[in-house]
Amino acid sequence: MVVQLSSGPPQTCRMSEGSQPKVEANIVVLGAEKVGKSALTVRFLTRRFIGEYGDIESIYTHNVRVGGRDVCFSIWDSVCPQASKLQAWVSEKQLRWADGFVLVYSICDRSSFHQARQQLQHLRQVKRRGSTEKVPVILVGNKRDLQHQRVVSSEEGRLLALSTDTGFFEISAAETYHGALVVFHELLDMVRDSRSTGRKGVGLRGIVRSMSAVFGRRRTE
Ligand SMILES: Nc1nc2c(ncn2[C@@H]2O[C@H](COP(=O)(O)OP(=O)(O)OP(=O)(O)O)[C@@H](O)[C@H]2O)c(=O)[nH]1
Repeated sequence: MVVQLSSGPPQTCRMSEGSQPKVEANIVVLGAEKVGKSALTVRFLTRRFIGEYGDIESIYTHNVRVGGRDVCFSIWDSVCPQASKLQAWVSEKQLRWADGFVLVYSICDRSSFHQARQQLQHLRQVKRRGSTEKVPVILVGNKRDLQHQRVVSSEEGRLLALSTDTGFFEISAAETYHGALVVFHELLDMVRDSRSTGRKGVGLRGIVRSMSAVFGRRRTE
C-alpha cells in the first residue's frame, strides 16, 4: 500500500507561484531494511529525528524554496519487500515515476551495502521511458554517528559511487538535518541538470562533489 501525504499545508505540485513555474521532482528513496530510509526522509521533511518509524510505504509532498525557486518534492519512501531482501529491487512503477533516486545503506551493515551495489547496477542497466540516459542517483551511507559499529569504509562507498556515475554522501540522519538537506538538494541539482542538458548522471561536477562529500564533523542545525 502506498499512502500519499503532505508535509505542509495541502498544496498541489501543479500550482506555480510568482513568475517562474514551480520545479517538480519525484524522488524514490530505496535501500535495504532498517538502513534509515524513513529517518532520512522525515529529517528532510520536518528537520526532526523521531527514532522509530512505521513501515508503511508513503509518498510525501514537500514544498520548499531552493535557490530562489519554488520546488515541489514528491518523495516515495519505499519499503523493501521481504522476498527481495538480497536482490536488486526497484519496481517498474518506481522507475516510470521517479526523476531521481536516493539509495541508502547503513555503514554498520555490510549486506545493506551489498544490496545497494546490486540496486545501483540494476538502475544503471534499465532503460527509462525509452531512453538510454542514466537516471540521477545519490548513494547515501547512513548512521555515520555509529563509528564504533562501522563495517563499510567511506572509501568503499566513494569508489562505488565513482564507478557508477553516482553522487555520494555519508550522513547521520540521527544527528543532523544538514546531511539530509544536502542529499535532496544535490539530487535536485542533478535532476535539473539532466532535464536541461539531456545528460543523466552526476558528471564531472558531481564527481568533484563526491570526493568531498563525507561529513567529517558534527554540525549543529
Ligand atoms: N544511530 C542511528 N540510528 C538510525 C539512523 N537512521 C535511522 N536509525 C535507526 O534505524 C532504525 C531504522 O530506521 P528507519 O528509518 O525505520 O529505516 P528504514 O530503512 O525506513 O526501515 P524499513 O522501511 O522498515 O526497512 C530505527 O531504529 C532508527 O531510529 C542514524 O543515522 N543513526
